[in-house]
Amino acid sequence: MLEIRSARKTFYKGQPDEKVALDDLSLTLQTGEFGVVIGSNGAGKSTMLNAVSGAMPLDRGQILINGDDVTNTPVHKRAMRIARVFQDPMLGTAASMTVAENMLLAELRSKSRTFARGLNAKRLADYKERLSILGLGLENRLDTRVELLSGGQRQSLSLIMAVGGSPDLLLLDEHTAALDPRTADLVMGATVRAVDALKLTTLMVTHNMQHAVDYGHRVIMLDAGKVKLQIGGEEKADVTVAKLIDHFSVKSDAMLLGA
Ligand SMILES: Nc1ncnc2c1ncn2[C@@H]1O[C@H](COP(=O)(O)OP(=O)(O)OP(=O)(O)O)[C@@H](O)[C@H]1O
Repeated sequence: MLEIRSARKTFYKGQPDEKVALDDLSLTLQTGEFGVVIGSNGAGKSTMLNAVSGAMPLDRGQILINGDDVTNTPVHKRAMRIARVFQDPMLGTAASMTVAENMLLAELRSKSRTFARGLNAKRLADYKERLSILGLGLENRLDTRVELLSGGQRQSLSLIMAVGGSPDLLLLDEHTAALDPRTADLVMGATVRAVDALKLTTLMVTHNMQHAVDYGHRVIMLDAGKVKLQIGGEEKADVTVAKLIDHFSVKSDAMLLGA
């Protein structure tokens, strides 16, 4: 379970270009829930993820994971409980190493240093099983160097590597944004299979309104550093892209045009 309580973050405080990125934002995500965060540019989505991961300290407010207050826990310690996948498919994997070697790297990162290293039959069987969750055939490509994989396969591998340590929370930071539409759909399919199979509590930021409609239990719209709208339960089943777009603030566009 994730709780964000009255999170406040101001950039350039006291200066003419002061910007309130998080305006006493509160949000709760239940254990096993898949929340999809949308909102216009500058709404505060990345700042919120950075605050949750610990990459950015809050001015005030609290972050709780499964009831533990982690507000003052440094990012590297929080990383043991939080997995994060970024936009760039090249970031999460080592290109010149094989799929199996990448899985081993991820495993060693999430376990103690004294843990036996080396690829062995038990490990390879475990990697095969976990990669098969993605439904992309990566379990048959354990000896393939990652640089030979497609962007979608590589991003899906990043995802399964990130969640190997059974994190309390998975943060997906526009993880399909750099992919072409077909590949983005493929990665979303793999994501949902992994989230369901591993019962992950997930917060995904996306600009893809169709993905917000099609996936997740709840859509959370941010605007000006606050939660503007939440659509979950049965209501989520009826939501459409057009309805979501209707809720977007027009103020920022008007301001940009000098209106
Ligand atoms: N490191 C920073 N320094 C100064 N201002 C920042 C910083 N990070 C974010 N901001 C400002 O805070 C506000 C919220 O930005 P944020 O990146 O969280 O929005 P976002 O919803 O993720 O936008 P986008 O969809 O464009 O990624 C914006 O006005 C942005 O310019």
